[in-house]
Amino acid sequence: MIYRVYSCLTRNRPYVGIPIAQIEQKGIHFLIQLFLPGLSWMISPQEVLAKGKAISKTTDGIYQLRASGGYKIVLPRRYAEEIRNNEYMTFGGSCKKDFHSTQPGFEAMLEGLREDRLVIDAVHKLVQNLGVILPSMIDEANFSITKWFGDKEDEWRTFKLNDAAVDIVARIVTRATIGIDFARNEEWIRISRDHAVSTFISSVILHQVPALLRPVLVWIIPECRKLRKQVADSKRLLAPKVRAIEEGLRDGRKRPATANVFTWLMDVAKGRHINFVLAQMSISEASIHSTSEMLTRMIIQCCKTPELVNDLREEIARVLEEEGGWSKAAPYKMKLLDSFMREISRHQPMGIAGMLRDVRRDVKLSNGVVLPAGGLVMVEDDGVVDPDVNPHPETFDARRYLHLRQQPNGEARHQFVTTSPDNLLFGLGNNQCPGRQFASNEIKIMFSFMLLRYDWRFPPGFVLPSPVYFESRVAAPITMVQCRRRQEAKDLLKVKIAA
Ligand code: HEM
Repeated sequence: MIYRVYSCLTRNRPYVGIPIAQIEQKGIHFLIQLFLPGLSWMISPQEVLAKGKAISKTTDGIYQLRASGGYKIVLPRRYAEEIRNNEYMTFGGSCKKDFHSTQPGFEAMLEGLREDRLVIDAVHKLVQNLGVILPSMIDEANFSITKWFGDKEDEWRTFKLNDAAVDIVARIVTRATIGIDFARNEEWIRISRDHAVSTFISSVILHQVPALLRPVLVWIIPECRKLRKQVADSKRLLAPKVRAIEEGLRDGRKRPATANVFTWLMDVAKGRHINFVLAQMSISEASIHSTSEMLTRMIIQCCKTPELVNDLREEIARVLEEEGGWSKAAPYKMKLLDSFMREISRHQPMGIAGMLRDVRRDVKLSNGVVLPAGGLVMVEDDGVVDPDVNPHPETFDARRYLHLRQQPNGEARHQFVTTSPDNLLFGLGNNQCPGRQFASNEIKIMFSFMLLRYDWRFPPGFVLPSPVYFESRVAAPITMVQCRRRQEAKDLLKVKIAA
């Protein structure tokens, strides 16, 4: 009864005719679940999925579960291809619902989800400019990695890995998209790091309160207030830059020749309205934590399996030597590193399900099941553990994709940035991640610096905590590592950047 009332108030009702995967929680979790009905999906998603598979025999493997933002229909992976380009199913629509994007404070999220896809076009432009921005990305990696990990040899230093990774990524993204002044502006970097986290926390909190009260409570809840302050502070910080651009546009002055987010937005806008601040914030929001999470896992893996480190170092050093430094082709030629990255995304997937989609009008699947208009859908990301797709899926094999790339037709199919129903790290189809090539290059640059310049290990006696599940899976934020500056035979990272 209480639950029915709650469902009505929060407007979170299950879909008719689709079985619901529910887990009985006990003890303290039982009590928490009364206030947080999506708890099981947050903390034990694999159990929920196993339950879903078990109860969906009569619905061709389709079921629903209660996520923090409401009920979601889960499709088996075989439907990924069928829905990938369906024009009535959008990623943006699902984010709008998940993240309350119409409430004050969520403007950056809303900007990235605009129907006219301006920000996505700007991200494509960023990727086309990868060769141009490479030198500044490398310079920023050098600066921020030295800042965090130091330059003194023979001394082990201890860090919370996630803090360092998020900060380094935020600086490189800012350097690539705005410039050195903002990459070194501590206030801007702090906001860039924090905004995505505040957005996530605020949306989870708001989902737990009745829909009618949200427009009022959004002004009171401390995390939501933080969110609005971050937007206001970003506007204040970027105002002089934006004013100069807008005045220039009004006076018909020649557009600045610099490659940055402002010029990319102007290049792709073609009459669409540009909000420079929100567009930049939404790019930071999409890119920082996903990329830093990959970097974090890669360093953890190096601490877990140090025998891999020399081979990775050798490949990076060889490629940089052959290329005479960081050329545009260098990241592509680091194929063992690429395989290592893809294997990490397979062995420790971030999402348990991917391809989140909002259904705009009824969609009938090939099996006759109708996905109802207004519904939220996602696809199981279990190809990564399917032994028919990945033999011995429990084994971490850094060379798995290196070998597969060498098979006939394997080159394009097994790269880190390749999208496929068998690994939904970057989604699939119309809404697959447009920034993945940028992320891949950025990760390779950061990791090369970190591996060639430093040795890595867990602090003596440290026990690696299990990953944390919170709708997706992240390395435990309390993970500590130690690093020590190495003596390189030759500082390949400092050699002249080849064009
Ligand atoms: C390792 C890092 C990253 C991961 C794991 C990641 C993952 C994803 C995923 C899963 C999606 C949804 C795809 C779908 O449902 O089909 C997505 C969308 C998106 N990503 Fe990424 N991403 C990463 C880095 C980036 C970067 C660096 C940028 C920008 C520079 C970016 C910009 C976007 C945008 C704008 C979308 C929305 C696409 C749309 O609505 O059509 N991402 N990303």
